Amino acid sequence: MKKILVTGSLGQLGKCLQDISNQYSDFEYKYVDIDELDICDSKQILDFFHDFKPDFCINTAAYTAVDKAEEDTQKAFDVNANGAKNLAESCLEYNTVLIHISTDFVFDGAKTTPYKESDFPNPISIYGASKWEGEKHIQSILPKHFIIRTSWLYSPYGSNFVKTMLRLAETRTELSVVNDQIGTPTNALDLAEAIMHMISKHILFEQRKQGIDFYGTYHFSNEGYCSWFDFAKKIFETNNIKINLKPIPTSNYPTPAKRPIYSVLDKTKITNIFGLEVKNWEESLKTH
Ligand SMILES: NC(=O)C1=CN([C@@H]2O[C@H](COP(=O)(O)OP(=O)(O)OC[C@H]3O[C@@H](n4cnc5c(N)ncnc54)[C@H](OP(=O)(O)O)[C@@H]3O)[C@@H](O)[C@H]2O)C=CC1
Ligand SMILES: Cc1cn([C@H]2C[C@H](O)[C@@H](COP(=O)(O)OP(=O)(O)O[C@H]3O[C@@H](C)C(=O)[C@@H](O)[C@H]3O)O2)c(=O)[nH]c1=O
Repeated sequence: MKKILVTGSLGQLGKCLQDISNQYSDFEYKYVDIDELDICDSKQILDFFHDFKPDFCINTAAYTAVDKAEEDTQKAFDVNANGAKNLAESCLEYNTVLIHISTDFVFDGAKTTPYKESDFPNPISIYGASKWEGEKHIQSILPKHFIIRTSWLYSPYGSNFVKTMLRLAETRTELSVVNDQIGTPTNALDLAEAIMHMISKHILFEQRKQGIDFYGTYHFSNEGYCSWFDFAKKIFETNNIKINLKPIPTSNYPTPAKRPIYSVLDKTKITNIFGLEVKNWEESLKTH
């Protein structure tokens, strides 16, 4: 039975992977968060790999506080860059395939058409820069990797924009949300399913000795695009919440971190190679 290690397992994506694991019961899973496996601790990772010897490691562990990262730079780089490096080194030693999650925030947002995997990152925030650094470490250390960039993740777990909007609506009658940053919301459950689909396909590819051609970087989000304002509007509609929602420009909502003005991801590569069907973001929000 193939073994899967999931790091950062108490986060949004880690929890969603646990939620669907019964649909993929022909794997042995180990879910660990920082208290059991700190990805910043290379010795701890090596010991862990020595004992468990995973076939696949899904790294969902990350420092995801985008604004806080601007002053907590060291910590963001420790987790997002060095943590990824440590995992890649252990994966190399134990012949483990690393599935690492990255972000649309590696891009600067200067494009006006969906970002392809071949577009060169140019992060404009510490969080984005630390994630890009992590990607580069993995690319240089470990041939057997999948880096999956995703965007605007939400789920019933952890902290995310959907939960923030619902929480704010409990105490406010009016909210202002930026309408000039364009991207795509992604249901973390859809991403979890895409990852498990990729792992299953990978095993098939390997059996046919086609595995090595498919490693590399992929983009995955839900289909379509919207602004954060459109997203908020849909969240309130879906939950039957009446609130006075105002569209505002980014200049009226100053934040410590800069965010890309446009970060829609092109999913052609992942859909062609892995035969994935991607749900529209509005459709997926309804089933949230
Ligand atoms: N959230 C989003 O909107 C997006 C996320 N991504 C990427 O997707 C991935 C999953 O994100 P998401 O599930 O939202 O992340 P979360 O922040 O929900 O979860 C990350 C988990 O990693 C844990 N963690 C932090 N530091 C370490 C460490 N040193 N060792 C082990 N575990 C650690 C966190 O613990 P604690 O909470 O205690 O810090 C948390 O449980 C990340 O790589 C993220 O960068 C990409 C695009 C969008
Ligand atoms: C709460 C709030 C936010 N905003 C704006 C601020 C920001 O530009 C945008 C999104 O806000 P948030 O801070 O909730 O989301 P943010 O943390 O920027 O989300 C990002 O997280 C990281 C981890 C990623 O990888 C990205 O893909 C993306 O999901 O909405 C408003 O305009 N009004 C509001 O009331």
